[in-house]
Amino acid sequence: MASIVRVARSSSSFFGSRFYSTSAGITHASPSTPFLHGGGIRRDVAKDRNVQWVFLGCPGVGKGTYASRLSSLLGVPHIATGDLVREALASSGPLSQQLTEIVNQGKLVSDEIIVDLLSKRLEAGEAKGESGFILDGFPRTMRQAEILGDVTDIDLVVNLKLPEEVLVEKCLGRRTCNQCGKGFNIAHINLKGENGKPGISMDPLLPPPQCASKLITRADDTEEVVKARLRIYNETSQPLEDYYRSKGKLMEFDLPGGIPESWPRLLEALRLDEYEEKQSAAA
Ligand SMILES: Nc1ncnc2c1ncn2[C@@H]1O[C@H](COP(=O)(O)OP(=O)(O)O)[C@@H](O)[C@H]1O
Repeated sequence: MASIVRVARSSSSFFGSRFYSTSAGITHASPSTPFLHGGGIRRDVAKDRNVQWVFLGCPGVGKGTYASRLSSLLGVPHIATGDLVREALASSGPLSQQLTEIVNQGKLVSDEIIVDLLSKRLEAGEAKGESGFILDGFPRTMRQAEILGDVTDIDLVVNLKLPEEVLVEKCLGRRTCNQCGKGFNIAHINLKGENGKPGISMDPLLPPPQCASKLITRADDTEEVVKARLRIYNETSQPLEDYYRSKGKLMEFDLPGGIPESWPRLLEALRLDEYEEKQSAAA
């Protein structure tokens, strides 16, 4: 599989020498590539590389969960800029101090810092032979989308959606095992349908006994900070959605419930259901 960044270096001022543009021409996908069939979405990608997808969606919607599952299925890295920020926070140094205040207020990190963190991550992946990516949490601003568009081709942008009431509860219920790194959610969601909108129920995703005593909560998952993050997300997301919609790359997906209901429907929407069945049978 060709590398993500097989190709001519771009002189983008932010990505500098670490992020490159693809020189591969856009061609029709091979018919054996299941997620490239049908739909109104532009799904033709350069033949010689893996998928380059973006996941958009409010804090708490489950971008990380679904992006991570798809990355395992498709064999591409799941790159969450929130994780890159948390790694930078955990390291000692001036960047960590600078980021702590921003993140703890639910604000966005500057485009320059985030692009620098992402380009370093992509470069490290390239050195390990990674190909393709599913980006989660990037781009968050039009500037980031433009930089990304200048340096590489995005095949598909999946916009996950849930009602706002559910998002706050889901963020407050998020837990991570500090040993194995797996994510769980202790929230019981039961939103009644009204005004023609269907109700949503989600069972908690509880940890196995070995993780139960090692759960940690993200410092920015407090009610006040979650609400600030949602407000900032809502203010910045519309132009991004419009931008990708105008390019024919946006796939809107209303999550019907928790993982058991949503995962098969998402695979169907991505035309990946048969592919997943074959992969599971082969495993
Ligand atoms: N693309 C980005 N641009 C600016 N800041 C970002 C970006 N991605 C992550 N961050 C920072 O990291 C924090 C955590 O991000 P993330 O884990 O994606 O959380 P969530 O989507 O739940 O708000 C954000 O609140 C923001 O401060």
